[in-house]
Amino acid sequence: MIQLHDVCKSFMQGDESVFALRQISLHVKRGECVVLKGNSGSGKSTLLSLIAGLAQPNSGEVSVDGREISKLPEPFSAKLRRQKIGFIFQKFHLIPHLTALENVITPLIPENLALSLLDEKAKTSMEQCGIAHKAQMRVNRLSGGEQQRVAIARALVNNPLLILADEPTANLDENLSRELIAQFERLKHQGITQLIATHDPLFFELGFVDRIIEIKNGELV
Ligand SMILES: Nc1ncnc2c1ncn2[C@@H]1O[C@H](COP(=O)(O)OP(=O)(O)OP(=O)(O)O)[C@@H](O)[C@H]1O
Repeated sequence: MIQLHDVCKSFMQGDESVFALRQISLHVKRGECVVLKGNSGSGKSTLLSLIAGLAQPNSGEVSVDGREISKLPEPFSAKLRRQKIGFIFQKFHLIPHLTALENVITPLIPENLALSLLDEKAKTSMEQCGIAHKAQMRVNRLSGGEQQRVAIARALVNNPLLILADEPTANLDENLSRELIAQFERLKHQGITQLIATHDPLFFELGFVDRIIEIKNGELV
């Protein structure tokens, strides 16, 4: 499902070019649940953004479901992302003045579906995430845990084959973190491939996680 070959990514910091990722090669099989652990600044978010096609590597190849997302022009990588990938961000990235339902609908808008179908898909996803009862609330009125559930419902609304999660428990207390982990377990049983970047020790001893890989200073160890 995910294939990276010799991927390097650097950023300009002032006059200096700094490597965030060095020669990363990685294969995640369909249906696998992989935890990517690493300290702050080790390169986790950069790696996820390359897999999602939100950034391009300086060298190397990144493929998702057999397509080289790193070489696709933006409209095509956006389409691949919309159709196959659900991204759960550390800081939710919800649109504050929209309702929970409207936020969940946003990834479906380019699909040109009938309004009733948009509504139905969003409500189904919200029910799965236990947040349907807050559908009409503006998200800036919701608690952190509720916002996270809206963000997950949005990530799942297009039935993605692949979930990428970036520090998904960073803004949750332990109970909500455990609820979220139960959600990842359900997704694993549904055969959805997951790559979860985290330094939260709650993820390091879970029975349904197939593999834990570690990144240090931009290198897999
Ligand atoms: N847009 C950018 N411009 C310059 N440097 C960047 C940029 N994005 C990331 N970096 C650098 O790349 C390195 C890896 O950052 P990244 O955000 O991938 O780490 P991380 O493991 O996700 O950290 P955290 O857990 O704190 O989110 C860091 O040194 C960071 O400063």
